[in-house]
Amino acid sequence: MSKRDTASKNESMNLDLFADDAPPAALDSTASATPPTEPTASATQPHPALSDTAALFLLCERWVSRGWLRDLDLALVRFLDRETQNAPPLLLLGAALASHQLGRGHVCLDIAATLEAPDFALSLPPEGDDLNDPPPLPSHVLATLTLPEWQAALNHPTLISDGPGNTPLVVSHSDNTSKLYLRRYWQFEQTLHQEIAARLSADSPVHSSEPSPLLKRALDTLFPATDTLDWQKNACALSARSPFAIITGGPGTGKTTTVVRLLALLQTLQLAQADAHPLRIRLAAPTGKAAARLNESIAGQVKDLPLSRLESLLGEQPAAASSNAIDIPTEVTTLHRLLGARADTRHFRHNAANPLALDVLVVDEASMVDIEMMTALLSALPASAKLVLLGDKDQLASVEAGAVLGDLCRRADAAHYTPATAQWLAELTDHPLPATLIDPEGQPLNQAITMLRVSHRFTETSGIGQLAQAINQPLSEALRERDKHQAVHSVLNNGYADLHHLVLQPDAQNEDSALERLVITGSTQRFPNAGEGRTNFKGEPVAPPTGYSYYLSTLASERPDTSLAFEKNSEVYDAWAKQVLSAYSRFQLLCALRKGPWGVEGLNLRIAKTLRSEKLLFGNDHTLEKGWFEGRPVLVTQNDYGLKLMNGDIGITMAVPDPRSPSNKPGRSLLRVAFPTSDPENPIHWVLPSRLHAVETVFAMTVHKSQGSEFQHTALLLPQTPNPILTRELVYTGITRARDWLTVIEAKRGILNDAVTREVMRVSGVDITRGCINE
Ligand SMILES: Nc1ncnc2c1ncn2[C@@H]1O[C@H](COP(=O)(O)OP(=O)(O)OP(=O)(O)O)[C@@H](O)[C@H]1O
Repeated sequence: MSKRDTASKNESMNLDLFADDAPPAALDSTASATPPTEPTASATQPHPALSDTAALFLLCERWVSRGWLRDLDLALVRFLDRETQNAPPLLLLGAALASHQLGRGHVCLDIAATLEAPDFALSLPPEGDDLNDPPPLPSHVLATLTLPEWQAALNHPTLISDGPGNTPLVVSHSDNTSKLYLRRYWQFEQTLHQEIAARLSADSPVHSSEPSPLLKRALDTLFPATDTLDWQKNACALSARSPFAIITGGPGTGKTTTVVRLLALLQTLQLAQADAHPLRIRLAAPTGKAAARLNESIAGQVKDLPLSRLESLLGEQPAAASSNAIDIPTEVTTLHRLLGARADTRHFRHNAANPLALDVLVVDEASMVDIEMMTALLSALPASAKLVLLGDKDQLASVEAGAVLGDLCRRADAAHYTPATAQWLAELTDHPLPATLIDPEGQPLNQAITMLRVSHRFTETSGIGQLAQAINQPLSEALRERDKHQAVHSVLNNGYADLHHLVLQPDAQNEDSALERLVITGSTQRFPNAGEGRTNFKGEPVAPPTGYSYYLSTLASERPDTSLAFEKNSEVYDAWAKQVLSAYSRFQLLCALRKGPWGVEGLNLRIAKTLRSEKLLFGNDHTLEKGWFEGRPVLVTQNDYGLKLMNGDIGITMAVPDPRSPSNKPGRSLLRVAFPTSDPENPIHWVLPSRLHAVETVFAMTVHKSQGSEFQHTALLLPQTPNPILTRELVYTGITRARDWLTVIEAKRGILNDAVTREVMRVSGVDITRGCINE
C-alpha cells in the first residue's frame, strides 16, 4: 500500500512524511521545549528513556549531536509522537533505530539482535569523533530491557501493524525475534518477493525437464567442448530456462563473456520460433562508470561470437528465412536512465502502469543495486520479460538499504540444484554436476542461480587472485581467525609479482614517507623485478605499476602548443585529454573512511601537497584543499543529467587556452574538466569547473565509491585504528578493483587482520527469498 493510501485512510494523521516525495520533516524543538536534565541510570535500574518520552528525546538529541543517530531519525519519531497520543517510548526508540538502520544499509531493525548487541544499532564510533563526555551507549540504555517487554510495546494501532494496512510502521514477528520496519521498506520487500516468486512459480520453465535439441546445439556452438564442467555453459543454460536468473562470480570469472553468449543463445532460440520478432534486449548498470565498463567489454566480446554458425542452426527453422541476422546490443545504460528518472522525485517514468518495452533485461554490478531500485526495476518489468542479474555476491552491497544480490545468493556456494535440474544440465552439457551441489530439497530460486567458480583473469600465479580468495573465506569451525590471518599473510609474503604489502612506520609526526613515495611513483621497485617483464593471462605484456606522477607528467609533457586555439583544435585537445585520462586510470589510492587523516578528506590534501612538493601540481594550501587547480582529478558524486555526467565519473582538470584572450596577447588559460565519453566522434566532454557542483577531489577514493571501477594499479590503504567499517567485504571489494598491480597498505600493523575477520552484519527482514525457497 502506498503512503498516499495510508494518508487518505487515516485523516487524523498527516502521514505525508512517508509519501514518496516528502522532504524529511524538520526537527521539531517544541516536543521537548523544556528539556529535562538527564537522570542517571544504573545497570539494574531501567534507563529513563525507556519509559519517558522527554528523556528519550533528550537522549536522541545527544546521540544526534555526536552523529550516532541522524537528524532524520529523530525528526521521524518526533513526528510520530506529535501526531499520535501515548506512543510508547519503547516504540519510538524502536522507530528511531529502525530509521537509522536504513542509512546503514539495513532494511529493518531486528529487535532480538539489537538487544544482544545494542551498540551495533547506532553509528559507533563515528569516524574521527572525540570521545569526551560521550552520551550513554545503547548497551547502557537497553541493559535492563527484555525481548518480551520491547515486543509488548510494539503495539499501537495507529502507528504499527503486522502486515498490510495504513500504519507508518510494520512489525514482523517470528519465533525468536521481531523485525521493525518503516512501511515503505516493508513494502519493498513484499513487492520484490512477489515479483521474483511469480517468475519462479509452478508454471515457470524453471521447472521444466525437457532440454530442446536446438538449445543443446546452440550451447555446443557457443561453448567449445571441454574435459571438465564448464560453469559458463551451465550459467547460459540455466539463465536461458529461467525468467529470472542470476549469474554471480568473482572478478574475471567471465560474467560478461557468459552473458554475451547468453544473449546470442536467447536470440537464436527466439528466431527459431514461427513469426517471432527478434528479442528486445536492454543492458543496464547502476552507475555511469559501471555502464561504460560493461559497454566496453561487451562490444569487445560480441565481435567474437560465432554468429554465422548460430544462424546456420536456424536453417530449417520457420522464422529464419524471413528474420534478420542475430543481433546483440552493445549499448549499456544506467538504471536511472532506463527507468526514466525524474528530477526531484523518487518516482520513475516506467513503473507497473507504464512498463518497460523490452523482452530481456541484463543488469550488471547488481550487488550495487539497493532494495528500492531493485523493487522499482522489477515493478517496471513486463511479466513476460526475462531479468538476468550479474554481479559478485561477495562485494560490498550498496550503501543504501538492502543487500539484494547478497541475500538472493546466500545459498549460491552450495548451489542446491535439484536432481531434475542436475539431470537437465547433464543432458545439455554432457558433464554431471558434483554430488555436493545436488539437493533434493533445492528450491526454485536455487535453480535460477549460477556461480561462476573459475577466474580467467587471475590464475594461481596472481597474488591479487590468491589474496582475494584468502580474504573472501568466511570464518567457520574449520577456519578460525588465526588460520585466516595465516592464509592471508602467506599470500602477502609469497613474493607474487603483482602484489606489494606496505606497513607504514610512522615517525614522530605520525607520517611515513613510504606512502608519499607510493603515491608519487607507485613504488615500482618494491614489486619483484621492479614490475618489469610481466605478461597477463592472455600473454600480453603488462606495463609496470605507476603512481600519480605518471598522469601529471603526461599532462605536462603532452600539452599541445598553447598557440593552438582550444575551440578550433578540439581534436588536438581531445587527444591530449584522452592520454591524460588513460594515464590517470593507471593508479588509484583507495581508502575505507571519509574523515580523519586516513580518510578521503585528510588524504586528498596530503597527497596534493606531496605532489606539489614534487612540482607536479601548483597552488596554495587553500586552493589545494578547496579550490580548482590544474591536474585536480575529480569524482562526480551525483548524476547530473543536464551535464550528462553520472555518479562515479572521473574527470581531470586541465588548463586550456582562454578563447577570450586578445589575439595579440595569447597565453592566458582557463581551467576545464575533461571527462571521457563513450562517443568516438566526441571522446571528451569539457566542462567548466563552475558548472560542477557535486564533485570531490579523488586522489583518494572510498572503496564504496570505487565499486564498478577497476584500476591498473590499485593501492588500498587501511587506517591506523580498528573501525567497524573495515570488513572483509570492504577489503575484498578494494583489492578486486586491481587489474594488474595491487599495493595493500596498513597504516598500522594488524589492521588488515582485524578487517578480514570482521563481516558486514546486514539485517534484511523477510527473507526476500522466502517462498521462492520454501515452495
Ligand atoms: N572461458 C574462458 N576462457 C578463457 N578466457 C576467458 C573465459 N571466460 C572469460 N575469459 C576472459 O577472462 C577475462 C574476464 O572475463 P569477463 O570480463 O567476462 O569477466 P567478468 O566476470 O565479467 O569480469 P569483471 O566483472 O571482474 O570485470 C576476459 O578477458 C575474458 O576474455
